[in-house]
Amino acid sequence: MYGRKPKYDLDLIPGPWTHALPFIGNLLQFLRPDFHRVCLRWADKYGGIVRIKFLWHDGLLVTDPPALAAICGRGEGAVDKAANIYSPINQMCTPHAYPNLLTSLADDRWRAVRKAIALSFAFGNIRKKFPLIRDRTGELLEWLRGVGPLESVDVDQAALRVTLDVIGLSAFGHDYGCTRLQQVPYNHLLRVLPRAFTEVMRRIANPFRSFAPGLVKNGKKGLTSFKDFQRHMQELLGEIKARGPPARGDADIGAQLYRVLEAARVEAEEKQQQNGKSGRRWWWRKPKPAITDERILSEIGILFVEGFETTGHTISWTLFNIATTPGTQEAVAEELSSLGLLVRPKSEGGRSAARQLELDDLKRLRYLTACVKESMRMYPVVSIMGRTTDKPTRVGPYVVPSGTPVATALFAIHNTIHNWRDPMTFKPERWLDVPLESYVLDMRAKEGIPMSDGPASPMAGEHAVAAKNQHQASSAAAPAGPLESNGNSAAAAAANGTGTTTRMRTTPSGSSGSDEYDDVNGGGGGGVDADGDLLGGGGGAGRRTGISFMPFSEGPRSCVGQSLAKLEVMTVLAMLLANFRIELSDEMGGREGVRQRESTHLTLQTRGTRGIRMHLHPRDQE
Ligand code: HEM
Repeated sequence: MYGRKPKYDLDLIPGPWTHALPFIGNLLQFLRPDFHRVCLRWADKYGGIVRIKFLWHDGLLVTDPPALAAICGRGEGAVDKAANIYSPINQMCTPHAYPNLLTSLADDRWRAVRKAIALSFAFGNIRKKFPLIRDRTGELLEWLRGVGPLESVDVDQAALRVTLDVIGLSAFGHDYGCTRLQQVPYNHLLRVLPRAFTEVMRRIANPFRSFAPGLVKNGKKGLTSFKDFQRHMQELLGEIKARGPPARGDADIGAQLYRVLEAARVEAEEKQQQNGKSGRRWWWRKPKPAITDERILSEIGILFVEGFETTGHTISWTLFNIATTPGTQEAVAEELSSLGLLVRPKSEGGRSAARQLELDDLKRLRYLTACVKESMRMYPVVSIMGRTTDKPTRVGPYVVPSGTPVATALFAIHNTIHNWRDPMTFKPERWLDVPLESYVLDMRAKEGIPMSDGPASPMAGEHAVAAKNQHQASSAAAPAGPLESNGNSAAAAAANGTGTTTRMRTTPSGSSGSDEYDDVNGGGGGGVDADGDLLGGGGGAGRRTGISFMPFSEGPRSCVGQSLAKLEVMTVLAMLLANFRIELSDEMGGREGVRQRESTHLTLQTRGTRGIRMHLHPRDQE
């Protein structure tokens, strides 16, 4: 055992590590474009906590609801971000790879920026963006009408045009004019972003790529895409600074980032003055502000990375599901019609027979919301998230060493047979009695899935006992970590039947009053006053007992921009489906054809340049 890193309970965890290849481990499976489906197969086969090998490193893949609640929460089992895995995103955003909201550990800088940005995404501020979203969607619809039903349109690209315009204008007051462009120039951000994302993915798969881009295939091209992206972000930073101090009521992202930058500058100046007064040596050396221009550049970058593709692909996956599930489009149309929003055939008044969509309509679109949630369950665009333990940590019944990467695989969490009944079928009905604002849930009881406190592994019982024996045998060799020192061994907890999490059933606030499942009402908004009534967000979540659905993640690191995302997704879908009947183009090869081209490419999308092509039939011409 001399020199061997203590493995705690790692050897007891089932998973593909048992047949991993020497040196590369399970790497080949990681490199597949449909890696999200590989994770799902592992979750179905091995259960809620799976051990994998990435090169020679051990890692976990977690889909077990109670374990996820602990990992994403604030308590003892919480696990922070895997900063090194996310580092190619930093390289994309700034020349010196400064971290940002998404990629940084939860340190003081992250807290300062998160707090400032959360205010921008408070629903009170975001609701002001509704007219902008409606206008840009209106422009897109005009463009689509011009294309006509005979030609197929990539609805994914179409949606991305709206989302880029919306983040540019709503956050930074910059108009990228995407919904008006006929031809998109090569260096337009709409084309630069996907190129830069490709390079990020290549660097995540091959970390050596960043050290010598000139020596690897397409390395220089990738580097150029990063530089192009940074140029765009520099331009925005220049504009924010040129505008100077923002007006009092301005809580938009640009304004908030300006305030963060200023606060850090003032703090540094004060520190310098104090140094001078206290006669400290080197007092004339200016202390560096904790947050600099480059950090802000990285923050601007991440808001585009997160705000652009995620929302666009969510729109197109929902359209795909609606178009390919018999009866769904008709049900959406009926709902829109009941609110007077559906465009009629010319003989019945055409477009003028439908009224304009208003913000308040969105909370009345229950069936469409159910379609969005079911789509986000089947196709969570952020399909996997990475964290790393910074101390020996209990994950389910197992204690794993410090430095263990823990992947919370959203696609697998949302589709595994251990968490869902009939997961491969698109069923909006699952969501009809779920409160509109709930985007974090433990749906197992509602789905009729047995609720266990341990991992949903077929071998869980066996492992709990084995874990206890092994743990007792190995604890002498292992250094005393915080978990051992207080005798709080996970293996012991599992063995004495207490499991991993104390289940505390809660009745969903604002729900139909059912106590059948735990409503762990939406993360987002960073604890600020997001309007739970309409599109969700809301903060202040209590202690979670289990999570089987969380497309925006959960806890302190949940999506800060979810209020904007929900508003955009619902507005674009409602307007598009009110104006067009959609039909998946034959060239896509049906559901199976699209499924074959699924790709986890930073976000879950389709491989190649075809996207998701559809024929859009204007309802007034039917
Ligand atoms: C449907 C659209 C969206 C989905 C599904 C989504 C999902 C997520 C998820 C799952 C995370 C956690 C990622 C991780 O831990 O690796 C996240 C984080 C984040 N999202 Fe979103 N997102 C969406 C839209 C947006 C928008 C519109 C913005 C802003 C413009 C945004 C900004 C962010 C940021 C800044 C973070 C990092 C938060 C932190 O760690 O403090 N997202 N998002």
